[in-house]
Amino acid sequence: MTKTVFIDGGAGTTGLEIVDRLAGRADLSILTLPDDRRKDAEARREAINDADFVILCLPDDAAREAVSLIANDRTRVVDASTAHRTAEGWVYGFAELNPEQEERIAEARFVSNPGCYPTGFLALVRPMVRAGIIPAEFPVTVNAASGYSGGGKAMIAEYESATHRAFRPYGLSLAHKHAPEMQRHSGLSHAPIFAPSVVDTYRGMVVEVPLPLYALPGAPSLDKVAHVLAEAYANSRIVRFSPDAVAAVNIEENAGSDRMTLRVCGNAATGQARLIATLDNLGKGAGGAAVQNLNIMAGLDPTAGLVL
Ligand SMILES: NC(=O)C1=CN([C@@H]2O[C@H](COP(=O)(O)OP(=O)(O)OC[C@H]3O[C@@H](n4cnc5c(N)ncnc54)[C@H](OP(=O)(O)O)[C@@H]3O)[C@@H](O)[C@H]2O)C=CC1
Ligand SMILES: CC(=O)N[C@@H](CCC(=O)OP(=O)(O)O)C(=O)O
Repeated sequence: MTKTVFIDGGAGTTGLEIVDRLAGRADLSILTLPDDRRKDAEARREAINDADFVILCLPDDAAREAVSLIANDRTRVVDASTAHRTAEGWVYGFAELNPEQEERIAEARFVSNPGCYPTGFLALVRPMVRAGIIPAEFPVTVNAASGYSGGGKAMIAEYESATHRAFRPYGLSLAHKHAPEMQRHSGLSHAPIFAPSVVDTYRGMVVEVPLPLYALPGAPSLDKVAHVLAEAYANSRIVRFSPDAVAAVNIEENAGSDRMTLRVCGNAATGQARLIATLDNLGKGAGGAAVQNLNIMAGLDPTAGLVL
């Protein structure tokens, strides 16, 4: 029987991306609320309890409230918000994180989509920690730039008004909401120093982890680090390791797609590396990941509906 899906927050930035990816799918049927009832708690309660799957594209508090409206033991949830990414009882919805993660997602009732920046960070760092190249105690830094759609409707309105801000570092008090999930799911003992910025482009992001290889146990070579990443994602159609040498990386590289590209750059002579991920904050960073998780939970082709 066709499974039903309700997208709570379907009129928001992330919600609309998911609606687009699910449009025309014959293997799923989408429940929608009329525009004047999309924030009505009773209408949402009914849709949430009617659906086989609910995708939450809401602010954190509204996502917690939506979960509290579930009054059955059947509805399964993908939450795109930050509310449940380190919560008990929730499976972290990053299928490429560990070899067993896709299976855990397939069996889960409650799946939390990763944050957009953590998606890039964890893709680069988790295989390094797993392979023992980065010790859990190592002090890690992550620098990143995001398109302004990462801030949802409010930031889009701000950037599309007269205000023009080319490059804006933020999160300066080092208490960004993504730091806890970066620590938890990387296996590091400390949260990384996370230096995000927002730039004047709509979508896309660059996430970079600078690594002093000479300071790591055994001083691994650039080639060794590249090999670990290439192996980790050898079977993925979504996360791709690129061995090609590049002089620069464009934030738009994967904008408009659900792909993520990983690179290991640097200077072999000085033993310094720059691990770089490019992705779309609204693609693999949000909507694409939500649809991938839904596909996995529903036992469908994980890449169905994705832009690859
Ligand atoms: N933008 C991004 O790149 C990413 C976003 N996310 C997460 O996805 C979630 C949604 O973000 P985003 O799409 O950017 O945000 P938006 O502000 O663009 O959209 C949020 C939507 O939720 C609706 N909404 C708010 N409160 C309620 C409620 N109580 N009941 C029903 N609907 C409600 C809003 O309604 P209205 O239209 O009336 O304002 C809006 O349509 C957030 O948790 C965010 O952290 C995750 C990864 C990346
Ligand atoms: C540019 C910008 O403001 N980005 C947002 C992160 C995007 C987002 O909504 O984060 P989640 O993935 O946790 O939902 C921020 O830094 O808070």
